[in-house]
Amino acid sequence: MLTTNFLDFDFDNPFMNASGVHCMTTSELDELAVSNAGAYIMKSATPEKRDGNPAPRYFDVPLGSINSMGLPNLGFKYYLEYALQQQERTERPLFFSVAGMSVAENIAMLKEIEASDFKGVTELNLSCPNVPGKPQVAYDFELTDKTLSRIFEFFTKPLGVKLPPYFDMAHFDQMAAILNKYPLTYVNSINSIGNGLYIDPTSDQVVIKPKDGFGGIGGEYVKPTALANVRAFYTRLKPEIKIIGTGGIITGQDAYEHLLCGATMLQVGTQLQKEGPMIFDRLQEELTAIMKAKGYKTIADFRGQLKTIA
Ligand SMILES: O=C1NC(=O)NC(C(=O)O)N1
Repeated sequence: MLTTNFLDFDFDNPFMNASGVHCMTTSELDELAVSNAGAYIMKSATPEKRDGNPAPRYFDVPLGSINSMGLPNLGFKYYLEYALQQQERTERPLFFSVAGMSVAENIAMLKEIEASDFKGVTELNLSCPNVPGKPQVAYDFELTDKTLSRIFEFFTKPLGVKLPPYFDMAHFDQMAAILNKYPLTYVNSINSIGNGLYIDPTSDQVVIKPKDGFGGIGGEYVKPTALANVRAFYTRLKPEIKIIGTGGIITGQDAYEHLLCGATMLQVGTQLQKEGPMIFDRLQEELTAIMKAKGYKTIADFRGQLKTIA
């Protein structure tokens, strides 16, 4: 019912974690490996281990979450080792995520992945909004273009890009024109909406320490923006570039809407953080019920079939 073909591989279901959530350590990753997620992805790696920003740096709020983690991670080698051993142990597809602080760092990590026995998919995170002083790469169209052209001079394994939300039709057009130049496997929209601000109603105080409380927003707040970005890229990108939909997936209905916009795989961040890996069971039950009620047997029956008003 929910099997999804992506990269010539049949995933049991389209659900996976969003990078950054429940995927920093091997024990968290092992929990995802035995959950009912269709696939799973590791925390974005930088060449060396990073402590990230000072805590408090993540906060759940009624309508979502705010975070300014600052790319804390255990370093590229840690994740490469885990990925190499996992692909011998389990069929469950494991995605690598890299987030270099520069083009050179991204090139270096991707060269190591290319040279390694890693057989899975790599996600290039061009959209972390939380490293002080580092603008989100994918808001710089020239830098994004240059980065991708340098990567595809040598990288032959499956590569996707994690994008920030865009809010302007001209930006959708410009970004799609750049992305269509490259043999990308997928585009993942969206990362958190950068640099939001949440105020604790009882203390007149922000709730996270870094950047005076400014952080990436996730959860229910971001679904309309996430759906728009999924739809905008689905309608602009060449069909061989698939879309992973991320942002505001809390129920099966939210998942259904991302699929209706054209998503192939679905990533869950904030709600996974709140609910834990059992969420994948609930989302599959809810999505299956919706499909049954509408008479759909497979996701392909309705993927991308969003109706507009004539
Ligand atoms: O790409 C990212 N998006 C986020 O919202 N937070 C993390 C982080 O801060 O590490 N990275």
